[in-house]
Amino acid sequence: MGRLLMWLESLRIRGLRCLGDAVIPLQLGVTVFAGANGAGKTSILEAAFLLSHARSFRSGAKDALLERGAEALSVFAELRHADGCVRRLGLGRQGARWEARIDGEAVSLSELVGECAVVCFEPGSHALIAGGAEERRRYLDWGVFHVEHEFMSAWRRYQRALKQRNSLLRAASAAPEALFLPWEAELDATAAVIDRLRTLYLEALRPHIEQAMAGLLPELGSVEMKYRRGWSEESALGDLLASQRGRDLARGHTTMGSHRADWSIVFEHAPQREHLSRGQEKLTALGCVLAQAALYAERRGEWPVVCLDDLASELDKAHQAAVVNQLRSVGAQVLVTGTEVPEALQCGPTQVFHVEQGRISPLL
Ligand SMILES: Nc1ncnc2c1ncn2[C@@H]1O[C@H](COP(=O)(O)OP(=O)(O)OP(=O)(O)O)[C@@H](O)[C@H]1O
Repeated sequence: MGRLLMWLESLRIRGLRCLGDAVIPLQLGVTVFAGANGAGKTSILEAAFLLSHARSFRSGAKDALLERGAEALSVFAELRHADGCVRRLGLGRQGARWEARIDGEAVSLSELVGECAVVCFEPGSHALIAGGAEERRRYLDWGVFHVEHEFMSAWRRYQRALKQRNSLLRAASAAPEALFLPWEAELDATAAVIDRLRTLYLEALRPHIEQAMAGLLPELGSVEMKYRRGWSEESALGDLLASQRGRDLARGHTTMGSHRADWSIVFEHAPQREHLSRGQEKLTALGCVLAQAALYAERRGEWPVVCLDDLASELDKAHQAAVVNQLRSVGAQVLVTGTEVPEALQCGPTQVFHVEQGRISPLL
């Protein structure tokens, strides 16, 4: 029986930011990428993350990912699953087109994303707690997508119907009611599926969130998760869309539905988000990332790859050690970046690479 985790045996990155052509052989356990600011360390994690999200964790245009002057960008990985099976994953961008491959066969981006799981805690992660709802929906939907197979088709149908209704709302001459009805019925039906799957997911996540927060933020007491589905709990979405159409016409977009859902975490001793320090926000976000990984492992039978970007400047030493030791104990593959090897990692087996101006060389 293999280990209950997936891990990247190698990564090859071409044309991503300052990484012209990098080949990185990886091992199980903890790997640190150390080097000066701007050396390209985060870009390595970004490459791994791209395979499992088809987007970067950094905000900004996708164009910025492409190395200046390069025609194309590509990321290849050999991913070993818990059952021993190795898959060759590829994601490339030529012009504005993204292409995905598994074992040499062209696949859709969602098939690629469904094949591997890479979660990441990075300096922008506190936006999961302090930022807008979009970030939280993305987190939620990535998790739901990986454990509930019905989700993707409902989500796609919902997005299509939303787009259609929004263009009717913005049409130069008023569209007749009959044109709205089929899209509103579709939104009603697919939102019910999305809402049910999101609710189930958050229920399953709850014990993992409680455990993660008890480990990281015991001083804040018990934790509760709140979820708002994006429209009133008392009414069906279809009825609301019909009765509020006038308001939506005035605004030029659909103001309620699954695309307006949100969730939050409330601590017993910090009932409002404003009660959290910046560091506590980061730890809460880290707890969410770890809880999501643990739920993935429970459902799919293998731990995701965990990326910790700039670990030493994000967390104090005690928390760095706690997180890394927990991940070592489950055996997960952990990719860490830092200007130096964090002290918390110096007491266990750690593979180290030095990164300098986009070149990556093994140190230990
Ligand atoms: N599209 C691009 N083409 C070429 N170089 C780029 C592009 N986008 C960013 N860069 C450069 O690539 C490097 C990206 O570095 P990255 O963010 O991975 O560094 P890092 O080692 O994590 O740095 P830090 O320690 O400062 O966070 C920077 O030097 C940046 O100027």
